[in-house]
Amino acid sequence: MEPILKARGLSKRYGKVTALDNCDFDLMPGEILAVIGDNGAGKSSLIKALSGAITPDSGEIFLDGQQVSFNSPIAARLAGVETVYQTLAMSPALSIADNMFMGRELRKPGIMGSLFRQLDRPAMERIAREKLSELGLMTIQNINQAVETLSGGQRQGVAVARAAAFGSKVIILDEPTAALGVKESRRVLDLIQDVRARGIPIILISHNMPHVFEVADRIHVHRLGKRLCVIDPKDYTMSDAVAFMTGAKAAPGLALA
Ligand SMILES: Nc1ncnc2c1ncn2[C@@H]1O[C@H](COP(=O)(O)OP(=O)(O)OP(=O)(O)O)[C@@H](O)[C@H]1O
Repeated sequence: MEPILKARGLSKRYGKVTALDNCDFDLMPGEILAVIGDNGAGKSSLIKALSGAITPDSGEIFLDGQQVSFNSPIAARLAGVETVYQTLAMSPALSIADNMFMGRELRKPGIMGSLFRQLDRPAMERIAREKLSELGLMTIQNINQAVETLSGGQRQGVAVARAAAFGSKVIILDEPTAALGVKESRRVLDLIQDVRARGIPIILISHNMPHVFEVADRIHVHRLGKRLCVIDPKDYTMSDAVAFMTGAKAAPGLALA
């Protein structure tokens, strides 16, 4: 099986700091791949490079076997690589439906073809309701509710549902449970697994080892800007993973640096 998203030799420097150092990356179809690493290891730089938020100094990225070079997050999104950042990029005063369709609004046919085309609210509301319902998020009753009235977990749910709703090939989740309580984290972890069950592979950046070990199929351990190793969570303990990422223990197949 070929990776759906692959990178070879990604490097990125900020002045004297090397954020990515000849880093390789592989995401297989239908998997949840967690990326773990100590603070400053380069995890954010990796996902920013994969999602067009930064341009790597060197290296190559392939989506579905085709080499790509995203010059913006919008370009990556249009190609099917969606990123849900911790900040969620939503407009709190707008409704759930409006937020789900932000930048992809549906319009009714207008006067003289495309002139004065009004938003097709009923269609947007219906589709938003369907998408949330498909992912088991119908505890959110009112699609016209402002996002600011939702809990943190519900907001995260809407952001993930939005990412999953529009033919994404890959979803990148940046610390999706960091700001959530136990119950809300539970719902978001279930949602992540529902998204995988729908065939969409996920890259999960998280410092939360129990969450990573619960949902990840494989774990990419990142250290000093590089992919150190990729492990199967069934074969290692959380303490092993932390020891690899901090350098306290040699990673499989590698001598201690
Ligand atoms: N815009 C920037 N300008 C200068 N240095 C940067 C910039 N972005 C990242 N860095 C540096 O690059 C290195 C890798 O940072 P990055 O944010 O990718 O790591 P991280 O693994 O995501 O860390 P954390 O877990 O703390 O978020 C760090 O030393 C960081 O200070």
